[in-house]
Amino acid sequence: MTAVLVTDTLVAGYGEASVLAGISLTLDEGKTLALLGRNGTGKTTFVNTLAGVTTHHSGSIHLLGKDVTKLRADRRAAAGIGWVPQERNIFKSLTVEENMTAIARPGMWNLERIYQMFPRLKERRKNLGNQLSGGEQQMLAVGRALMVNPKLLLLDEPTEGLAPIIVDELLAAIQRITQGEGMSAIIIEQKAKKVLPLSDDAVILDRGAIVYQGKSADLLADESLLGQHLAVEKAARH
Ligand SMILES: Nc1ncnc2c1ncn2[C@@H]1O[C@H](COP(=O)(O)OP(=O)(O)OP(=O)(O)O)[C@@H](O)[C@H]1O
Repeated sequence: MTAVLVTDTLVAGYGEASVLAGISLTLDEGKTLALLGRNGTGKTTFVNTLAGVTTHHSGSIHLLGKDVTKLRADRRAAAGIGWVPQERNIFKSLTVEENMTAIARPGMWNLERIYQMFPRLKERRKNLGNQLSGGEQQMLAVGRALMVNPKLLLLDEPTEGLAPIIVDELLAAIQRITQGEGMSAIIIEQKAKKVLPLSDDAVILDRGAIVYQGKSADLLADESLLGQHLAVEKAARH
């Protein structure tokens, strides 16, 4: 199998401070990785390092065999890294459609396919970015990243702050994009039990280092491991 992403002993952070303490992982093409861990363990820093917006200290990043470690963020996007940051960064004064066409690159993902995936975006295509609900903004952020036709999609807590029904709608769409269409992806998510069923591999970070690496299905079945490393959401009691 071809690896879409290989990081080797990656150390990075902000200025002189290192947050990542040597991350080595491989993601095969077409697979989805759930990136888990408690608050402040370095998940966002890892994804931001892949996107090229932190300070690189040592180690390497290869995307489909190409060394992208030293590339600037815009060059990484062009090389195939599609990034949906935690802040979403929607252009507020552009319409939904303009947000997506502004940065489009040719490939299988175009407006028509994204509207199929997110019918809500089609309904809202003439609305401005600042007229959207949180869930619609997140769908737009995912749609916009897909318009670049990336090789690897990075999703930083896509469901954060969304109503439960919207969380399910968004995760179902993400599953159609990844497992359905074969997009390789890394998803940061607080709700382990929501993301593990729709991912292949799982990594848990603690203090900038990998403390678990394995199959999502195995982690999902291991309550004690989940409890040890993650704030596991309890079943609702009535
Ligand atoms: N811009 C920054 N400058 C300096 N340190 C930062 C910056 N952003 C994050 N950090 C530090 O890096 C460490 C890891 O933070 P990071 O946001 O990567 O964790 P996380 O696992 O994504 O947590 P969360 O779930 O809260 O987003 C924390 O100690 C944090 O204080």
